[in-house]
Amino acid sequence: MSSDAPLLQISGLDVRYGRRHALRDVSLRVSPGETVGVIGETGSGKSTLARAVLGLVPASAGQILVDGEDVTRYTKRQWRALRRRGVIQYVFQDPLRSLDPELTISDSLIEPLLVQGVARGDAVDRARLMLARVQLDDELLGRLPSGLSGGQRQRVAVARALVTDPAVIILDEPVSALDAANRVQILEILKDLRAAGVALIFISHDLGSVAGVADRIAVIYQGELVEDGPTHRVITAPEHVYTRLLVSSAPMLRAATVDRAERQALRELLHA
Ligand SMILES: Nc1ncnc2c1ncn2[C@@H]1O[C@H](COP(=O)(O)OP(=O)(O)OP(=O)(O)O)[C@@H](O)[C@H]1O
Repeated sequence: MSSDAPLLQISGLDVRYGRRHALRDVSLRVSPGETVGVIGETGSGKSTLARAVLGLVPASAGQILVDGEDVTRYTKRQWRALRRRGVIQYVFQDPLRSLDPELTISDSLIEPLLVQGVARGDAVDRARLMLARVQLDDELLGRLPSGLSGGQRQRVAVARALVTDPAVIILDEPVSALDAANRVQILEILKDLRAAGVALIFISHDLGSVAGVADRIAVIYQGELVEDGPTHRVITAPEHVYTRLLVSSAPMLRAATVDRAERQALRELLHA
Protein backbone atom coordinates (compact mmCIF):
# COMPACT_ATOMS: atom_id res chain seq x y z
CA MET A 1 0.00 0.00 0.00
CA SER A 2 1.14 3.57 -0.64
CA SER A 3 2.89 5.38 2.18
CA ASP A 4 0.14 8.00 2.60
CA ALA A 5 -2.63 5.38 2.93
CA PRO A 6 -4.22 5.75 6.39
CA LEU A 7 -2.85 3.50 9.13
CA LEU A 8 -6.16 3.63 10.83
CA GLN A 9 -9.46 4.27 9.13
CA ILE A 10 -12.68 4.26 11.13
CA SER A 11 -15.89 4.66 9.15
CA GLY A 12 -19.42 5.03 10.51
CA LEU A 13 -18.52 3.31 13.80
CA ASP A 14 -21.32 2.55 16.23
CA VAL A 15 -20.67 0.98 19.64
CA ARG A 16 -23.41 -0.02 22.04
CA TYR A 17 -23.28 -1.29 25.60
CA GLY A 18 -26.59 -3.11 25.76
CA ARG A 19 -29.14 -0.47 24.87
CA ARG A 20 -26.78 2.44 25.56
CA HIS A 21 -25.37 3.97 22.39
CA ALA A 22 -21.81 4.99 23.34
CA LEU A 23 -20.59 5.91 19.84
CA ARG A 24 -22.68 6.90 16.86
CA ASP A 25 -21.48 7.07 13.26
CA VAL A 26 -17.88 8.03 14.10
CA SER A 27 -15.42 8.35 11.22
CA LEU A 28 -11.76 9.16 11.70
CA ARG A 29 -8.55 8.52 9.76
CA VAL A 30 -4.99 8.61 10.98
CA SER A 31 -2.15 8.80 8.47
CA PRO A 32 1.42 7.61 8.98
CA GLY A 33 3.31 9.92 11.33
CA GLU A 34 0.22 11.90 12.25
CA THR A 35 -0.81 12.78 15.81
CA VAL A 36 -4.55 13.06 16.25
CA GLY A 37 -5.93 14.44 19.50
CA VAL A 38 -9.36 13.14 20.54
CA ILE A 39 -11.07 15.50 22.95
CA GLY A 40 -14.33 15.18 24.81
CA GLU A 41 -15.89 15.49 28.23
CA THR A 42 -16.29 12.61 30.65
CA GLY A 43 -18.67 9.96 29.32
CA SER A 44 -18.51 11.27 25.73
CA GLY A 45 -17.16 7.97 24.38
CA LYS A 46 -13.40 8.60 24.04
CA SER A 47 -12.28 5.44 25.84
CA THR A 48 -14.89 3.44 23.97
CA LEU A 49 -13.26 4.57 20.74
CA ALA A 50 -9.87 3.38 22.03
CA ARG A 51 -11.36 0.07 23.18
CA ALA A 52 -13.05 -0.52 19.82
CA VAL A 53 -9.81 0.12 17.93
CA LEU A 54 -7.98 -2.33 20.22
CA GLY A 55 -10.67 -4.98 19.79
CA LEU A 56 -11.75 -4.78 23.43
CA VAL A 57 -15.37 -3.91 22.59
CA PRO A 58 -17.17 -4.96 19.41
CA ALA A 59 -18.47 -2.51 16.80
CA SER A 60 -22.22 -2.78 16.34
CA ALA A 61 -21.94 -1.05 12.95
CA GLY A 62 -19.29 0.54 10.77
CA GLN A 63 -15.79 -0.49 9.83
CA ILE A 64 -12.29 -0.32 11.32
CA LEU A 65 -9.24 -0.76 9.09
CA VAL A 66 -5.81 -1.11 10.71
CA ASP A 67 -3.01 -0.69 8.21
CA GLY A 68 -5.42 -1.56 5.41
CA GLU A 69 -6.74 -4.71 7.15
CA ASP A 70 -10.44 -4.89 7.98
CA VAL A 71 -10.48 -5.89 11.66
CA THR A 72 -14.13 -5.06 12.35
CA ARG A 73 -15.35 -8.63 12.59
CA TYR A 74 -12.18 -10.16 13.97
CA THR A 75 -12.55 -13.00 16.44
CA LYS A 76 -10.77 -12.81 19.81
CA ARG A 77 -8.10 -15.05 18.41
CA GLN A 78 -7.50 -12.82 15.40
CA TRP A 79 -7.28 -9.77 17.70
CA ARG A 80 -4.73 -11.56 19.85
CA ALA A 81 -2.68 -12.34 16.76
CA LEU A 82 -2.91 -8.72 15.58
CA ARG A 83 -1.85 -7.40 19.00
CA ARG A 84 1.00 -9.89 19.06
CA ARG A 85 2.30 -8.42 15.81
CA GLY A 86 2.58 -5.16 17.74
CA VAL A 87 1.25 -2.97 14.90
CA ILE A 88 -1.03 -1.14 17.30
CA GLN A 89 -0.10 -0.43 20.92
CA TYR A 90 -1.67 1.43 23.82
CA VAL A 91 -0.92 3.45 26.93
CA PHE A 92 -3.69 3.94 29.50
CA GLN A 93 -4.16 6.67 32.09
CA ASP A 94 -3.19 4.33 34.90
CA PRO A 95 0.20 2.78 34.07
CA LEU A 96 -0.66 -0.15 36.33
CA ARG A 97 -3.26 -1.10 33.73
CA SER A 98 -0.66 -1.09 30.96
CA LEU A 99 1.95 -2.95 33.06
CA ASP A 100 1.74 -6.32 34.78
CA PRO A 101 2.39 -5.60 38.50
CA GLU A 102 4.12 -8.98 38.88
CA LEU A 103 6.63 -8.51 36.08
CA THR A 104 9.88 -6.60 36.48
CA ILE A 105 10.32 -3.61 34.19
CA SER A 106 12.76 -5.67 32.15
CA ASP A 107 10.28 -8.53 31.71
CA SER A 108 7.46 -6.11 30.88
CA LEU A 109 9.57 -4.55 28.15
CA ILE A 110 10.92 -7.76 26.61
CA GLU A 111 7.73 -9.84 26.81
CA PRO A 112 6.13 -8.43 23.61
CA LEU A 113 9.38 -9.13 21.76
CA LEU A 114 9.79 -12.70 23.06
CA VAL A 115 6.21 -13.38 21.95
CA GLN A 116 7.27 -12.27 18.46
CA GLY A 117 10.18 -14.71 18.54
CA VAL A 118 12.97 -12.18 19.10
CA ALA A 119 16.01 -13.72 20.85
CA ARG A 120 16.27 -12.79 24.55
CA GLY A 121 19.63 -11.00 24.19
CA ASP A 122 18.33 -8.82 21.34
CA ALA A 123 15.12 -8.16 23.29
CA VAL A 124 17.09 -6.96 26.33
CA ASP A 125 19.18 -4.65 24.14
CA ARG A 126 16.04 -3.18 22.64
CA ALA A 127 14.43 -2.79 26.09
CA ARG A 128 17.46 -0.75 27.24
CA LEU A 129 17.24 1.39 24.13
CA MET A 130 13.55 2.12 24.68
CA LEU A 131 14.14 2.94 28.34
CA ALA A 132 16.76 5.48 27.27
CA ARG A 133 14.28 6.89 24.76
CA VAL A 134 11.90 7.73 27.60
CA GLN A 135 14.81 9.12 29.64
CA LEU A 136 14.94 6.40 32.29
CA ASP A 137 18.05 4.84 33.73
CA ASP A 138 18.47 1.11 33.08
CA GLU A 139 19.06 0.50 36.78
CA LEU A 140 15.21 0.42 36.91
CA LEU A 141 15.10 -2.75 34.80
CA GLY A 142 15.14 -5.13 37.77
CA ARG A 143 12.37 -3.38 39.70
CA LEU A 144 8.65 -4.09 39.85
CA PRO A 145 6.20 -1.32 38.80
CA SER A 146 5.39 -0.79 42.52
CA GLY A 147 9.01 0.33 43.04
CA LEU A 148 8.67 3.25 40.61
CA SER A 149 7.05 6.66 40.88
CA GLY A 150 3.85 7.32 38.91
CA GLY A 151 5.74 9.38 36.34
CA GLN A 152 8.42 6.70 35.90
CA ARG A 153 5.75 4.03 35.50
CA GLN A 154 4.01 5.99 32.78
CA ARG A 155 7.32 6.40 30.95
CA VAL A 156 7.84 2.62 31.19
CA ALA A 157 4.33 2.14 29.76
CA VAL A 158 5.30 4.38 26.82
CA ALA A 159 8.58 2.43 26.39
CA ARG A 160 6.63 -0.84 26.41
CA ALA A 161 4.28 0.50 23.74
CA LEU A 162 7.33 1.37 21.63
CA VAL A 163 9.32 -1.88 21.77
CA THR A 164 7.48 -3.58 18.92
CA ASP A 165 7.98 -0.55 16.67
CA PRO A 166 4.23 -0.04 16.25
CA ALA A 167 2.66 1.96 13.44
CA VAL A 168 0.01 3.40 15.77
CA ILE A 169 -0.07 4.03 19.53
CA ILE A 170 -3.31 4.89 21.30
CA LEU A 171 -2.80 6.92 24.45
CA ASP A 172 -5.89 7.21 26.64
CA GLU A 173 -5.45 10.14 29.07
CA PRO A 174 -1.70 9.42 29.37
CA VAL A 175 -0.90 12.50 31.45
CA SER A 176 -4.07 13.01 33.48
CA ALA A 177 -2.81 11.20 36.57
CA LEU A 178 0.60 12.90 36.54
CA ASP A 179 1.89 16.01 38.28
CA ALA A 180 2.91 19.02 36.20
CA ALA A 181 6.61 18.10 35.87
CA ASN A 182 5.91 14.52 34.77
CA ARG A 183 3.15 15.70 32.47
CA VAL A 184 5.56 18.01 30.67
CA GLN A 185 8.13 15.20 30.37
CA ILE A 186 5.63 12.77 28.84
CA LEU A 187 4.36 15.45 26.45
CA GLU A 188 7.95 16.12 25.35
CA ILE A 189 8.47 12.39 24.76
CA LEU A 190 5.27 12.28 22.68
CA LYS A 191 6.55 15.20 20.59
CA ASP A 192 9.78 13.25 19.96
CA LEU A 193 7.78 10.19 18.89
CA ARG A 194 5.74 12.29 16.54
CA ALA A 195 8.95 13.69 15.06
CA ALA A 196 10.16 10.10 14.61
CA GLY A 197 7.06 9.29 12.53
CA VAL A 198 4.97 7.17 14.93
CA ALA A 199 1.22 7.78 14.46
CA LEU A 200 -0.40 8.69 17.77
CA ILE A 201 -3.99 8.94 18.91
CA PHE A 202 -3.93 11.07 22.01
CA ILE A 203 -7.19 10.91 23.96
CA SER A 204 -7.83 13.54 26.61
CA HIS A 205 -10.47 15.71 28.22
CA ASP A 206 -7.88 18.49 28.37
CA LEU A 207 -7.56 20.51 25.18
CA GLY A 208 -4.47 22.27 26.57
CA SER A 209 -2.44 19.02 26.85
CA VAL A 210 -3.39 17.86 23.38
CA ALA A 211 -3.05 21.15 21.52
CA GLY A 212 0.73 21.30 21.87
CA VAL A 213 1.24 17.79 20.44
CA ALA A 214 -1.54 17.06 17.94
CA ASP A 215 -1.54 17.84 14.22
CA ARG A 216 -5.29 17.41 14.17
CA ILE A 217 -7.99 17.53 16.78
CA ALA A 218 -11.19 15.48 16.71
CA VAL A 219 -13.93 16.43 19.15
CA ILE A 220 -16.40 13.88 20.50
CA TYR A 221 -19.59 15.09 22.10
CA GLN A 222 -22.22 12.69 23.44
CA GLY A 223 -20.90 9.80 21.34
CA GLU A 224 -20.67 11.75 18.09
CA LEU A 225 -17.67 13.21 16.36
CA VAL A 226 -18.70 16.82 16.02
CA GLU A 227 -15.49 18.36 14.72
CA ASP A 228 -12.25 17.19 13.09
CA GLY A 229 -9.64 19.56 11.73
CA PRO A 230 -6.07 20.87 11.91
CA THR A 231 -5.21 21.92 15.48
CA HIS A 232 -4.66 25.56 14.60
CA ARG A 233 -7.99 25.81 12.81
CA VAL A 234 -9.91 24.06 15.60
CA ILE A 235 -8.44 26.42 18.19
CA THR A 236 -8.69 29.66 16.25
CA ALA A 237 -11.95 29.00 14.42
CA PRO A 238 -13.90 26.22 16.20
CA GLU A 239 -17.03 25.31 14.29
CA HIS A 240 -19.16 23.31 16.71
CA VAL A 241 -20.66 25.06 19.70
CA TYR A 242 -19.15 22.50 22.11
CA THR A 243 -15.66 23.08 20.66
CA ARG A 244 -16.19 26.83 20.99
CA LEU A 245 -17.02 26.30 24.64
CA LEU A 246 -13.90 24.15 25.14
CA VAL A 247 -11.67 26.74 23.49
CA SER A 248 -13.20 29.62 25.37
CA SER A 249 -12.63 27.69 28.63
CA ALA A 250 -8.90 27.40 27.84
CA PRO A 251 -7.88 31.06 27.57
CA MET A 252 -4.15 30.24 27.43
CA LEU A 253 -4.76 28.67 24.04
CA ARG A 254 -6.05 31.77 22.39
CA ALA A 255 -4.07 34.19 24.54
CA ALA A 256 -7.21 36.07 25.45
CA THR A 257 -8.94 36.82 28.69
CA VAL A 258 -11.85 34.59 29.60
CA ASP A 259 -15.11 36.05 28.50
CA ARG A 260 -17.61 34.71 31.01
CA ALA A 261 -20.60 36.08 29.17
CA GLU A 262 -19.50 34.34 25.96
CA ARG A 263 -18.99 31.04 27.79
CA GLN A 264 -22.39 31.30 29.40
CA ALA A 265 -23.99 32.04 26.02
CA LEU A 266 -22.26 28.99 24.48
CA ARG A 267 -23.41 26.76 27.33
CA GLU A 268 -26.98 27.90 26.82
CA LEU A 269 -26.72 27.23 23.09
CA LEU A 270 -25.30 23.75 23.76
CA HIS A 271 -28.05 22.79 26.16
CA ALA A 272 -30.86 24.48 24.22
N1 LIG B 1 -18.84 -1.46 30.09
C1 LIG B 1 -19.81 -0.54 29.96
N2 LIG B 1 -21.10 -0.89 30.11
C2 LIG B 1 -22.10 0.02 29.98
N3 LIG B 1 -21.89 1.34 29.68
C3 LIG B 1 -20.62 1.73 29.52
C4 LIG B 1 -19.50 0.82 29.67
N4 LIG B 1 -18.36 1.53 29.47
C5 LIG B 1 -18.73 2.80 29.21
N5 LIG B 1 -20.08 2.93 29.24
C6 LIG B 1 -20.86 4.15 28.99
O1 LIG B 1 -20.56 4.59 27.68
C7 LIG B 1 -20.41 6.01 27.61
C8 LIG B 1 -19.02 6.36 27.11
O2 LIG B 1 -18.06 5.93 28.07
P1 LIG B 1 -16.49 6.15 27.84
O3 LIG B 1 -15.77 5.46 28.95
O4 LIG B 1 -16.13 5.77 26.46
O5 LIG B 1 -16.36 7.74 28.00
P2 LIG B 1 -15.09 8.66 28.14
O6 LIG B 1 -15.32 9.82 27.23
O7 LIG B 1 -13.84 7.88 27.92
O8 LIG B 1 -15.19 9.13 29.64
P3 LIG B 1 -14.02 9.39 30.73
O9 LIG B 1 -13.30 10.62 30.24
O10 LIG B 1 -14.79 9.61 32.00
O11 LIG B 1 -13.16 8.17 30.75
C9 LIG B 1 -20.70 6.51 29.04
O12 LIG B 1 -22.04 6.89 29.09
C10 LIG B 1 -20.44 5.29 29.90
O13 LIG B 1 -21.22 5.33 31.07
